[in-house]
Amino acid sequence: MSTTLHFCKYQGTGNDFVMVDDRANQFDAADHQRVRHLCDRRRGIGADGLILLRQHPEYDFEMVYFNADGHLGSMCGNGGRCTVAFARRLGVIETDTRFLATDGPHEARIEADGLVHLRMQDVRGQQEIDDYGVFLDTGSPHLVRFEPTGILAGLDVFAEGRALRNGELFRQKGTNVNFVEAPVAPGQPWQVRTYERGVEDETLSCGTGVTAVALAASRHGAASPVQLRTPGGELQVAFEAQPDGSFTHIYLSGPATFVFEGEV
Ligand SMILES: N[C@@H](CCC[C@H](N)C(=O)O)C(=O)O
Repeated sequence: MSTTLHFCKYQGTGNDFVMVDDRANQFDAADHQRVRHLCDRRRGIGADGLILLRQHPEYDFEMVYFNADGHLGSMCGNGGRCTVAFARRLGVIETDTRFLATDGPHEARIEADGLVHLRMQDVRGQQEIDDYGVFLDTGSPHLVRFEPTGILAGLDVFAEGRALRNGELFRQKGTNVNFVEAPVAPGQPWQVRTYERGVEDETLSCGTGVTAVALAASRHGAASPVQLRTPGGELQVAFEAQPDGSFTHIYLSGPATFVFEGEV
């Protein structure tokens, strides 16, 4: 029998999360069915994922991320930004923080206007895969596909993303799939739509996804900082490209918004 759960709902450029203050370590992380139910948009609260904020002896907090399918997920960039805002609301941090996530330590800063700058883990490189696109891991696995100008808005991201995510190449571990359109004029943003593993649908944005897109776009003329537009809003990714093909000093910046709090 589950106890009453107090939660906060947050969203980062439309990627939305149930946030739980689990500093008392009470939430059963093995209860996949409960996480799935809480994320269900008809029978539960509704979200792309659920995030536990837990105590950690060496960091300000630990972030534990679950995809909407109820299973532990890999790093969530938008969720990381929302967790920083949640930690600020709880009084766990002031403005600067160093926290632990599933892919290791992250530094972040939250501005007075709520904008969050999240440092991502370094990325070793990227792999061009004929007929598929570019594959890289920014804390979560991402396939990046550069599409011709003008087709992104009409693309069936659900069908095309699902086919690639479950196809022969990625079936075993899955991948997130990002469909990208380059800017049509200088100063315009790169446009991105993402099919997300573990949500198994298009989300309004994906933080590790736009990070992967910005790094892959650096081979198509994109210079740091890269502005990216998703159906859920605009994000910025700054980075340093190293001579060996790796990327360091990667920062994902964007809003993280409190939506409501409640009990269930
Ligand atoms: N929405 C997240 C990505 C969360 C993990 C992803 N669904 C996966 O399973 O790889 C983000 O903002 O990065």
